[in-house]
Amino acid sequence: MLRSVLIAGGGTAGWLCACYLAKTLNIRTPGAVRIQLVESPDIGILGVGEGTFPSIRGALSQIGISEARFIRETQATFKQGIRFVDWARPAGSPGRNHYFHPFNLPSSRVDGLDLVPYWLLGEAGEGMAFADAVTLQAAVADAGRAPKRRQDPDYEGPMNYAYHFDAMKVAALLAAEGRALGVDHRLATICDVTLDANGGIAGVVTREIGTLQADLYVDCTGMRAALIGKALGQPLVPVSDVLFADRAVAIQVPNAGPDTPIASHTISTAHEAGWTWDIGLQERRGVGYVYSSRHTSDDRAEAVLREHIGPAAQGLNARRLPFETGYRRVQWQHNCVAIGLSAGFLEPLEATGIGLIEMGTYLLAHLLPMDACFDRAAAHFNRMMSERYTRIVDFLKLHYCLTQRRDSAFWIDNADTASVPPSLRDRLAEWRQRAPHRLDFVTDLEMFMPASWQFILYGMEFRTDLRDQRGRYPRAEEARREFAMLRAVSQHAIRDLPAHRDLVESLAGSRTAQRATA
Ligand SMILES: Cc1cc2nc3c(=O)[nH]c(=O)nc-3n(C[C@H](O)[C@H](O)[C@H](O)COP(=O)(O)OP(=O)(O)OC[C@H]3O[C@@H](n4cnc5c(N)ncnc54)[C@H](O)[C@@H]3O)c2cc1C
Repeated sequence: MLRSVLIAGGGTAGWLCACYLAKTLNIRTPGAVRIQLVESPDIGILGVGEGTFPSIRGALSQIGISEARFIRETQATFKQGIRFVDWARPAGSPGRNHYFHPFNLPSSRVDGLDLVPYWLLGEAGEGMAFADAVTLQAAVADAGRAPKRRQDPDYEGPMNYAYHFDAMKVAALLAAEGRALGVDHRLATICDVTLDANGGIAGVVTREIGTLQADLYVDCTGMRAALIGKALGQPLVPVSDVLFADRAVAIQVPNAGPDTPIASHTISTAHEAGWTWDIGLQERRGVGYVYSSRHTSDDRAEAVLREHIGPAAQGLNARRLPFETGYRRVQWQHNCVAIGLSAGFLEPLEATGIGLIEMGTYLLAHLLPMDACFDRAAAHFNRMMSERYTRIVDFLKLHYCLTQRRDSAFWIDNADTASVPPSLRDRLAEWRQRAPHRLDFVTDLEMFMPASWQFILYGMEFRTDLRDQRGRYPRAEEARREFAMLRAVSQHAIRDLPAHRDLVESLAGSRTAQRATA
């Protein structure tokens, strides 16, 4: 019988997993599974990770945290997608300099009408960007509007959305919630791990409180991977031949004033050896440069970041963060399962870190064998998680390999087909003649739905040539009407939705609540 779970690590992974398991296993009932979380008082949490994926709403709602509390206690703002700047061509070149990856799917209001081929055939109008043509969300985000109104229920709204937040505050909120749900929180540093006769974990030895034992161990010790890596020897499979970035440098920039508008999307700007994120929170922005140490130096990277931020960066500290890009193919071995950075990390371009934590936690909760015979569940878990990582690698590479930039070795190397996984190369060859389709994907294994692939492909100006197939698409008139309708409806949406800052302040209770209640 499964009687006890020990979670090692108190970062976002540890506490999200603890809260979710506490809730789904209902640990307050007599005879229920006991959950302990042990966290080192000396080793801090990483504390970056400010952008999320819409699935976070489901996780928070399942844990039972109200949306207003979440916004109030974590400095959170709303995220409607990512604006990519200078990815297709270098800054200042003629042509469009940005595109948008929204969370909304392309409109499917007209029965059975797929707008994508009609956009490819030019029916949305000359020069109309893909995301502007097929959803309202790009226009709503560009206009600085929120994705929902004050009166919409928690975690629901007319636009799909996620959040930006202060990662330290999120870990603190989840820790408070976890303790309230009945998780036994221990402060101690694991200095050794003992193994049983089968090669599973027999116990974790701590410096402060002796040995702790459980039926199942969840390794959330971050990049240290103290259990799955160090004790059980599962290797991290590197993907640095595909995704080159291995470092970041970050600066927190205070907002200029209390009325400074807050973007409701992440801004990702390409630079000579990587890209910057720019994330607006309630009182500050988080800005960071993710780069490849094979293509630039740490000092040069910091200089690029400071130049990008401008005078506001003067006198502010920069934090340097090295990381290894890769994942473990075996994330659950015997009675030890890894969740979070201990399982793997892919650069934060599409904010997949916390989404993968949610997925690992969700899978664990639903596969958990109550007879404590873990091998079948472990095999299932490993298959699903490593497939997911593989597909995310392809999706992230898609952002890079379609670039027309040849202004630095970083971009030249990224566009080199030798660095593109064969699985992605094959897909791109097919998509020259037809748009990506739902049937190209096993959606249960994907973090990114077919629409996301379309937003990146066509944002990066990939050409799917349907000109010789025009006869297969006879509904051009209907499609043109729908494109016009979407443009009109987006103007209504901009009028109906509150300004992003107003909604955030109203939910956080920080200032003039009535401004956002319209
Ligand atoms: C530059 C960068 C940007 C990122 N941006 C994003 C983003 O925008 N969106 C996103 O979703 N993700 C992002 N991530 C990933 C995100 O930061 C992580 O997924 C998230 O912070 C989870 O970390 P964690 O809980 O696995 O590990 P950590 O935060 O490192 O926590 C590890 C925990 O383990 C404990 N611990 C370690 N060793 C021991 C030991 N021996 N004994 C006891 N306890 C121990 C520590 O005390 C700590 O509590 C980013 C990562 C990087 C590097």
